[in-house]
Amino acid sequence: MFPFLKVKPLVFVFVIVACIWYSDKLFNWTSLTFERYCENAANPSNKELQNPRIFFTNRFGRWNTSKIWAMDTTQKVSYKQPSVLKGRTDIVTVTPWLAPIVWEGTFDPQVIDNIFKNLKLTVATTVFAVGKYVKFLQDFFDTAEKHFMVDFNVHYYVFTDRPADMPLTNLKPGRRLTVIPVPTLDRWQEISARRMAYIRDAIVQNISKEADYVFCLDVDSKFHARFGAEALGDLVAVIHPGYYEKTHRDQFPYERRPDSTAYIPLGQGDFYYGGALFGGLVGNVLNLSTECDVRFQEDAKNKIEAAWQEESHLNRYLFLNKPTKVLSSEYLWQDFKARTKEVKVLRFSGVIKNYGEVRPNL
Ligand SMILES: CC(=O)N[C@H]1[C@@H](OP(=O)(O)OP(=O)(O)OC[C@H]2O[C@@H](n3ccc(=O)[nH]c3=O)[C@H](O)[C@@H]2O)O[C@H](CO)[C@H](O)[C@@H]1O
Ligand SMILES: [Mn+2]
Repeated sequence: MFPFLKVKPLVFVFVIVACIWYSDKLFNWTSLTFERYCENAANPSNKELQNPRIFFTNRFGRWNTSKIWAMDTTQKVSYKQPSVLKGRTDIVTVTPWLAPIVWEGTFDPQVIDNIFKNLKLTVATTVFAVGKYVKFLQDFFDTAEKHFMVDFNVHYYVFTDRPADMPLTNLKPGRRLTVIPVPTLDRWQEISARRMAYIRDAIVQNISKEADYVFCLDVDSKFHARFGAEALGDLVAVIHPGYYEKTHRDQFPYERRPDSTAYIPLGQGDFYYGGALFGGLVGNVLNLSTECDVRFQEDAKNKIEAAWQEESHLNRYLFLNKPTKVLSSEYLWQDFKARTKEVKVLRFSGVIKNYGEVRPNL
């Protein structure tokens, strides 16, 4: 009698767990929302485009934000006391919708690392090297291994038409690289813009199954200093270094023709975001890349190409779907541009390139 009572609850729990596990195997219910979206991705309705969905995969932990801010109490960490009165005053550190703008001096790397490093997050990183752009891979990887998401699991996805010309890269433990073959195209504009479709497909096929966050980066670039977990956020965009000093939004190179689906009218817009870097939770980047590609295709049908290709579509998307974290121009500089006094640390920068030499067309 006594031992039977003790065993019964255990059997009960076991049966429940087995039922959940088996029903998931049968019906795949933990990824149902995600699957349903993918079916419609090729032809989403307007309603679907205007109401972005939250995705679930079968890794529930991703959405548990309370976990994100937990300190790792197994490690002693002493750091400067935070203040609500004293901080940098030469720059703006928050958007009007209360997203942080990340500058040197607005975060403490020690605190950030203590919070994020025990979460065992995986950050997928996409980079395209089509045609002669393969030559940028060596410096990109050498510097990324020194500065980009150090001590995190990083899975690089390299999209290239020249896998044989890829440099041999020594990756640190916890870091992996997958090559995805893509066709050669004869217009740089198209290579740049089609990235959105390849990013979408890679998220559906691979990234969603293994990563928490994804960053999409330009290859003609180098890392120069820490680019770490302070850059992680639900939806992350970067201020284009060419336009943050111009304060009037009417001077931003948004797409201004109403015929394009990337259109932003004069008098509207927040910032001008760079196409060379965006990221966030995998589901959010899936939404972003899907919508930007749908709009790029719609424009193509109407024989119109937005002023700055996918960068224009990205800017429209981010005007309507506000980023939850904005990276300052420290996170996207251009080597030809003289340093400004606000940028105390240069973290990621586009190299000077000979356009005639590397691009298939001018
Ligand atoms: C600093 C910045 O925000 N740069 C953006 C800007 O010009 P960029 O001059 O930075 O564009 P780009 O020539 O670097 O092209 C963008 C990316 O496409 C890939 N690529 C391009 C051409 C090619 O032949 N092979 C190849 O692999 C490569 O990964 C490259 O980094 O505008 C582009 C769209 O018009 C993109 O939005 C870029 O991200
Ligand atoms: Mn570039």
